[in-house]
Amino acid sequence: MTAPVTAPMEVRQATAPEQVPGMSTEDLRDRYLVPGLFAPGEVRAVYTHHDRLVLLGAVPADLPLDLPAFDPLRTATFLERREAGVVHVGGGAGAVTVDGEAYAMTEGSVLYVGRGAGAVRFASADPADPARFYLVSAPAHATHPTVLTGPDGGTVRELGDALTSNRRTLRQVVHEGGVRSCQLVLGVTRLHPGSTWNTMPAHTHDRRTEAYLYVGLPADARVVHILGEPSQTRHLLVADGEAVVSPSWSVHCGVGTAAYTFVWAMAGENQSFDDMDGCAITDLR
Ligand SMILES: O=C[C@H](O)[C@@H](O)CC(=O)C(=O)O
Ligand SMILES: [Zn+2]
Repeated sequence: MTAPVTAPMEVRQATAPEQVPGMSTEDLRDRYLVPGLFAPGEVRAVYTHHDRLVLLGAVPADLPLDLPAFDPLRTATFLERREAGVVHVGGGAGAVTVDGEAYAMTEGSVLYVGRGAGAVRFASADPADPARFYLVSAPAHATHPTVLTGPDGGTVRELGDALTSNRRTLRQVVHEGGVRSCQLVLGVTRLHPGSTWNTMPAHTHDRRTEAYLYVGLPADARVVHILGEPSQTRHLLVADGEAVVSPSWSVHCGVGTAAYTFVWAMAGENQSFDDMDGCAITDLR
């Protein structure tokens, strides 16, 4: 038995960079901030027309939760024409079952699920300590194998320096040199204690949309996330468990009032992680 599926999907149209300078704080938050994905006993989803990414949260509590089909996608199952990366982003242990095969997951585990998988079910080991699952999905045109990566797996890159408050460990999980996919590129970056800046110097990548999900941030802390064209930046104040959509023309970087972890995920024209257009710190406006 599973919990009844009540999963509306919020649809957001794409935006152009010229819109950003005229937006109010509320406009910016409505367009680019994705709050409220994680609610016990619920699946919540947002569809952005920027590279047709879907961001979804599932927090199974007393009963397992099934990945639903959403009406805006007009498919019988969610993954009929899509692929997904599922990241365990906090709470107790859990499992994701794909067509009858259960994958046990703890915080930091990543499950890539290939196109065409049918039944996907999320469950928590202990309903009193529910697992938080974050799913990012992109359209896919071929099937790659479903692969589980453990909390320490992937290609590890040590980045930054404590002297510039940006010492962090980046794990590339779904990428050209690791778990294969059609479009999706996904990993997890953890700030070391005392470091608070993520991607600085910042960059854009006109070939890919990216989404950052901030996790592991204390309840009374925030990340100041910077977006927009490098010459016209704006900011969002982001809380734990909230995501930000970064269109291909937008920088995406931020500084926390405390250390945190973030899941980054991209899709679009290519999968080349190092295909970035760097922005010198001194050129940001
Ligand atoms: O295009 C790649 C992305 O913005 C992230 O991978 C950056 C990141 O995780 C980091 O700086 O720590
Ligand atoms: Zn990026």
